[in-house]
Order: sequence, then C-alpha cells, then structure tokens
Amino acid sequence: MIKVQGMYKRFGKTTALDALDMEVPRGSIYGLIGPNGAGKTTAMSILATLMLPDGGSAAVDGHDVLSEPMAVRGVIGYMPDFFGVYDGLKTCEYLDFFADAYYVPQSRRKTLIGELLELVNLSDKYDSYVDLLSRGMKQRLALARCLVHDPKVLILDEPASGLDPRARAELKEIIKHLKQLDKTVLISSHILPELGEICDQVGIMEKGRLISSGPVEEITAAGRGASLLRIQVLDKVSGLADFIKPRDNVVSVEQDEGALRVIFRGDPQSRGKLLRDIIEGGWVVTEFAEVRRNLEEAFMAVTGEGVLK
Ligand SMILES: Nc1ncnc2c1ncn2[C@@H]1O[C@H](COP(=O)(O)OP(=O)(O)OP(=O)(O)O)[C@@H](O)[C@H]1O
Repeated sequence: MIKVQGMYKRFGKTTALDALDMEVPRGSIYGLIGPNGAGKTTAMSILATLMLPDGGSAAVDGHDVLSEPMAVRGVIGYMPDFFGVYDGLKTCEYLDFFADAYYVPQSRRKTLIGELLELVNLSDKYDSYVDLLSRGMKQRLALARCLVHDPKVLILDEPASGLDPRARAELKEIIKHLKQLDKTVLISSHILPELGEICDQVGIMEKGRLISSGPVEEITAAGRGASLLRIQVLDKVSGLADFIKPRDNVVSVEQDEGALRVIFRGDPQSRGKLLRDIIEGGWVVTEFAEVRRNLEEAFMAVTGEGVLK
C-alpha cells in the first residue's frame, strides 16, 4: 500500500532521510520506530504530500506522491505529531468543517459525524467545545477528523505521545478497530512495547534509514543477527558480568536478579566459545539460553541505543 524507494531529504547540513526504503503491506498496521531525529516525521510528511523529497520516490496505493499528490490526499488520512483545534468550535462543527473540506455532501454529514464520534468513543462530546476536551479526547477527535473521507490509509505520527496509560489503551483499541475496517495504518511511536502489541509489521529507523523491518515476531526474534542470552551461574554473578562485557560480539550485559541478560551479535560458533570461556573461567553455569526479546530490547540490539524516551 505504501512503497518508498531510495528517499533522500536534507535540511541544510542535516540529512533527515538517507536512501530510505520502506514497504507497508495493504491491510497491515505498520509501526515505525526510531529515536528522536531518526526521520520518522520527515518520512510521514513526504508521504502526506506536505513536503517534497530531494530524491527517490514514494507511492501510496499506486499513486506517486510527487506527480499525483491530490490522488494521494484522497486515499490518506494524516494525523501530525502536533496539531491544533479551533477555539469556539464544537466537536460536531469541527468534524463538519473537515467533512466539508473533503467534499462530503451535506446530506451525509450528520450521520457520518455520529458514526465517527461513536468509533472514537466521543459520542457524548457531540456538543462540547473542542478546545475544552482533554488531550486524549483531542487526539481521538483528530483521528476521527482523519477518517471523514473514508481513506484507505492512515498515517499517524506519534498519536500516543503525551497520553496517560488509559488514554493510550483506548487509542490502541481504536487502531485495532481500524484494521477490521480494512484500513492500512502507518504509525510512529517511541512507545515500543505497545506498538509490538498492535502492529503486524515493524520498521526500525535510525539516521534516516530503515535498518530493520519485518513482522514483529521476526524482529523480536532475530533483529539483525543479535540474540538475547540469559546466563545463570551458581555464584560470582557480578564478576561474570565484568568478564563478559569486553568480549567480542557482546553488545550489552545487564544483571537481572541472579541472572545476566546479554545481547549477543554472533554466530552459533562464537556463542559456543563464550560458553566455553565462562566455564574455563571457573563459573558453574546453570543456564545458558536464548530468550525471546520484547520489541524494546530488539530495538536496542539493532540500533545499539541505550537510552529511549
Ligand atoms: N524543518 C526542518 N528544518 C531543519 N531541520 C529539520 C526540519 N525538520 C526536521 N529536521 C531535522 O531532520 C532530522 C529528522 O527529523 P524528524 O523530525 O523527521 O525526526 P523524528 O524521527 O520524527 O524525530 P522525533 O521522534 O523527535 O519527532 C532531525 O535531525 C531534525 O532536526
């Protein structure tokens, strides 16, 4: 549904997108994950036809973003990371305004607005002023606004940012519902474990490139050949952490109660060598196993990032 090929974008000396390639399958919920400044917003703005790339190409539902921007706008609903609502407008008027902007006939608007407010759990706010809604409600209203023209694709830039856990959970449920309505959803976020739960596919972005992508299970299982090992020994655990840290192929070592969680980027032979070295170092090994990582750990293994928002 979305295809980006070799896309470049520079702002002065900053390269925001550096030959970005990305494919979002039709009907999927695709999570775009990356640290601040990775280029997520830039990529989404270009797909939303609000910014021109310096090179490369992108198409949404077969429409080229450069040569057919109006066709692209017809098939997408875009929710930016920061948006305003208008003072003195009621929720129903706000949606009516956007439905009008998308040429929805007046005769259909009242029913449509009722349906959209129901979809985003705001039916009881029909007559409320939009600037008085809570942040979570404004976020849901913005999502409803993206849907007035029944687009096939939704491009949501950090929709969960700044929301409390309950509001995030509500948003997640709505996004899952959108999938049932056959929408394709491209969503960016820093809230990695949550994205893992709702996304079918994930792309990990760093420095303007997609450095890893695929089904969530694949990314969490194998992020670029890195694996998560759980190592348990009878005693001297902290000594073992110091012993392992400087070794080849070791990305990070964390002590988790009595065990070590080691992100290791090496082939089975080098993993075997690590085990042999530990035993020869005098430790009694009671567990040495690969465990499934959550999305956050996969992200860190792939990007080598230690700090996340
Ligand atoms: N209008 C602009 N002018 C100058 N530099 C920009 C502009 N927009 C983005 N950049 C730079 O391009 C890079 C990518 O920014 P972008 O906002 O796309 O990243 P992001 O992944 O969305 O980050 P965040 O998670 O913080 O929103 C950053 O280095 C940013 O400073």
